[in-house]
Order: sequence, then structure tokens, then C-alpha cells
Amino acid sequence: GTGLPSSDIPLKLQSSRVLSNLRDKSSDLEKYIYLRGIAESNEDLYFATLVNNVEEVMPIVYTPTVGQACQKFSQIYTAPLSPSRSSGLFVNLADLGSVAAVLDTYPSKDVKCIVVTDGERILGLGDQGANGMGIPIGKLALYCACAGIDPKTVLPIVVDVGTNNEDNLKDEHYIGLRRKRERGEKYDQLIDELVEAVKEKYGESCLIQFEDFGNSNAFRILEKYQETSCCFNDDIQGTASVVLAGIIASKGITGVDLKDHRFLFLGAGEAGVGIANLIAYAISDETGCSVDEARKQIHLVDSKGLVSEARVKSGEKLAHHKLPYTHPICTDAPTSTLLDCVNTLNPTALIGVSAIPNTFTQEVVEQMANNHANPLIFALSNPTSKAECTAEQAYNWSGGRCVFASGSPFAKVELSKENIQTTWGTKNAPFRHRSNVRIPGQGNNAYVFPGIGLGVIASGATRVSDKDMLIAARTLAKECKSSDLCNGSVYPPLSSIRDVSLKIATAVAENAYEEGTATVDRPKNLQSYIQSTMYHPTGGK
Ligand SMILES: O=C([O-])CC(=O)C(=O)O
Ligand SMILES: [Mg+2]
Repeated sequence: GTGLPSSDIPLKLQSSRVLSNLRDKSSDLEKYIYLRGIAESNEDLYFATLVNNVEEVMPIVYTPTVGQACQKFSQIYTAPLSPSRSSGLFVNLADLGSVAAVLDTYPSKDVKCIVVTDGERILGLGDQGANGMGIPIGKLALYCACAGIDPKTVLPIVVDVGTNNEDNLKDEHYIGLRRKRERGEKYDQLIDELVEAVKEKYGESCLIQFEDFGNSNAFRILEKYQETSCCFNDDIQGTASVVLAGIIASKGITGVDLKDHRFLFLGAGEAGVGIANLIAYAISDETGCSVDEARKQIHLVDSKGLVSEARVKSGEKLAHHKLPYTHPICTDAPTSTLLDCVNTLNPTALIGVSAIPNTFTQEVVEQMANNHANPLIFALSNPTSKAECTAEQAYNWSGGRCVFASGSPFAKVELSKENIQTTWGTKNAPFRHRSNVRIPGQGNNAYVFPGIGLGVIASGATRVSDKDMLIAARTLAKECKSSDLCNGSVYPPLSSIRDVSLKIATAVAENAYEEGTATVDRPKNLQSYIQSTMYHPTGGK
């Protein structure tokens, strides 16, 4: 005998047992902890549960609950005796000079996909130090569940260079280095050694996803490695791709083309500048104008107000990544608050990437709805507690007319009949919306990074480009159907994510063959080949 119970319970039935246990838990964090335990003991069961119930389980293993899990990570950590697939790998400052040896401690040798963070900007929650490990683990779970990347080939990494989070430093349970963040040369050396060791050990086409670094490192690291290594930054590029997709798809509701929008961003960090850059690239690609010309219809607001030429002229030293958006504006136009900026600049789309809740106030949303029949209101900051406004607020304050998307999931909203205005859609829009129900789309990079990864891995691509992000956005936008638009969503349902990922992967792989970065011979039928590489949880049967 095997020593195991005699009844052979099919994976499907085991998974329904997990789901009912999950529903019995009294908090999301408890659900998270329960699922981590299953991931550690039975990987196929964990993925079967996630794959077959994405809409219900994803918010537990990923955003928003993963944010809470990171905040409590040291508390819930059950120290394994050695690094494991489900608990990830910690590379810390003392490993400088021997990073390759640390990679050797990881059980999987055939690694194809890495998510790495230094924990400085975990979602909109700021510096979580080594506790940020929840993020690479969660992102990689989505690679496997949403795009069928083989769990045996993924590697979650935290580069631990200290933390400036005082609560962590004081917490006796804190698992990370108990020191302030390294900001000097050693930081760069550690990242460099890691990237080189990865290439050496796993090959030039092992994908590295940089995740949740602080602004001061994220842009630098991306610029340094994107031309020479197979990598991308999810917060700058992945977020941009998913948001661009939502904007393109929103035309089905608003009748407004991407090129005819005026964009106002609250937040000028990785997400803000990443989205703005990709929008400008997309407009330039469509119309033939220069990227700089396209940038003129995009304005950013940061913690000090509107990013503008006047601020540069007054001697302020703006971060490098904001400089392309320092447009000249009439100096007596009021721009000191977001509402002022809405009035002065008359944007058609308001994009929240500020990590500050309640910043899309009733006045701001009402003004957007006064100015435009169907303004775009995207409250993208994560987790839910950081969203600029809620779905309910955006719909109610705009008479149900705005196109809303958020980074974290919001439930469907039923508007009261007296609060709904019927001017949904314009004469250019293909249909009119009459119902009082809105199902907000989740404009989260989870729609694109798994598919991009699958395409890169299947083709053996050695680079990831901005063009890949544009291609992924256009592919995703096509997957948003009139059945989604008529509920107000500019994204397809999450339940179709594996199919969406396969289509994104095929388009991204196609681009790798065109750009000459693919290293796997081109199969005759690319899509069916990629599909044949996808992992399905089968319980070993
Ligand atoms: O993790 C997410 O839900 C999206 C993301 O990358 C972030 O907010 O940093
Ligand atoms: Mg992130």
C-alpha cells in the first residue's frame, strides 16, 4: 500500500472541498494562509482551485489580499528548512559575490520565469522590506494559473537590502535585514550580480520581471537592462499595457478614439509615467505623429501639483521620468488642485495612480461628467484601500455615465433608477446602455503579464520590448466583447483569462520572431504550439 487513505479522490472533488473550506474562513487573510498551506503541500490542488475559480480565488492569492499578507508576512511566515518553490528565495546584501551559490539552493534548476522585488513599493503600501515576498509569490502563481507556465520553472525572489519601514525594524518577528536601505554602489552591484547569475545559470531567455521597486530604482534598472536582458518592469510596462487596452476598448462605449482623448493623471510615478509613455507611443504608431507630439495631450499631477514647464523654470529639479510631460501652460490658469486641473485642462480621461484614497472626490467626478457624456474614470491604485474612489462613487456621481476601471476588484453596482442618466454612448458608439447595472472591469496588469510571459517563454525570446506591450494591449482590447461593454466593463471576464493569455502570448511570440529575438524554431501553427506547452493541474494523473 501507499500508506495514503484508500479512497482515490479526483482532483476536482478535492478542489471543491478546498473551496468550501475557504468559504468557511472568517477573514481574507485566513483564506490566504489556508491556501499557502495547500500550495506548499499539494501544488496541483492549489492550482486546480485557482484555475477553476479565478474570479473568487484570485483576490485572495493576489490583489487585494496579498497586500495585507505582505504587511503580516513575518507574522505568518513558517520558516522552511531550505528555499522552496512556494516560499521563494531571499538574496541579501551579504550575498554580494556569491549570488550564484544562493540560486543553487533553489530546488528547481530549469528556471524560466523570475519575479523579483526589493520590497520598497509594495502595491500602494510603500516599503515592506523582505515582507514584500508575498508579491513575487502571488505574481508567479498567476503566471502558472492564468497562462499555464509550469510551476516547476518559476522563481520568486526578494532582494533584501534593508528597509526604511520603522514598524518592520522594530518587529521582533521581522524576517528581513534589520538595517536601513542600502542606496549606494552595493545595491547596484547586487542587482547586477543577480541579473548576470540568472543569465549564466538559466540562459539568455530566462524572463526577469522587476516588480514593486521604488521610483528611484525602478526606472534606472529598467533602462539599464531592457536592451541587454530578457526583462521588463510590470509596474511601468505591464500596467501601461492593461490600461491602454481598457482605453482602446472604451471606444465601444464612448465612441472616442484613443487619439482624441485628453488625459489627466493623478500620480507621476512608475504607473503614471509608464501608462503615459505607452499611450503616446500608441498614438504615434496610429497617426504617424511623433511621440513628443502625442505627449502634449497628456498631463500629470504629482504631489506638488501639475507637472509643467513653469516648475522647471522656477528651478525645481523634477525627476527625470517626469520631464517629457513638463508642458507649457498659461501661468494664470488655476492648477493647484485636481479640480482646478480638470477645469483648466478639460480631460476626457482621469487616471488615478497616486496611492491616495478619496482623491477623486464628488466634485471632481461631477465636473468630469458635466464636461463629457462618458468620461473615463480609472481609479487604479492598489489595494482597494488606496483606490482614488470606489466603483459605486464613480457611477453614482456621474449618473452612471462614466467608464470606470480599477486596479483592485470592485463588485457590480446597481444604480437606483432615479440616479441613472440615459445618455450612455454617443452617436458614434455602437450601442446604447440602458440597464442600471454596472460591472466594473479590473484594469490590473494580471490581464497581461502572464500572457506576455507565456509568449516570451514559448518563443525563447531574449528581449521584451515596448512593442510587446502595445501588441498585448491591442490583443486584450479585442478580447473585450459587446457583452462586456454593455455592462460597462472595458475588460473581458477574468474567467476567460487563460484564453486571453494564449492570444496575448501568440501575438507576443509572433513579434519575437519578427524582431529576431526568438530562439525556439518557429512552429508551423504558433498558437496551437503555445497551447500545447501550457501547464494544466492534473494531480499527477
Ligand atoms: O499587483 C497588482 O495588483 C498590480 C501591481 O503591480 C501593483 O499595484 O503594484
Ligand atoms: Mg506591482
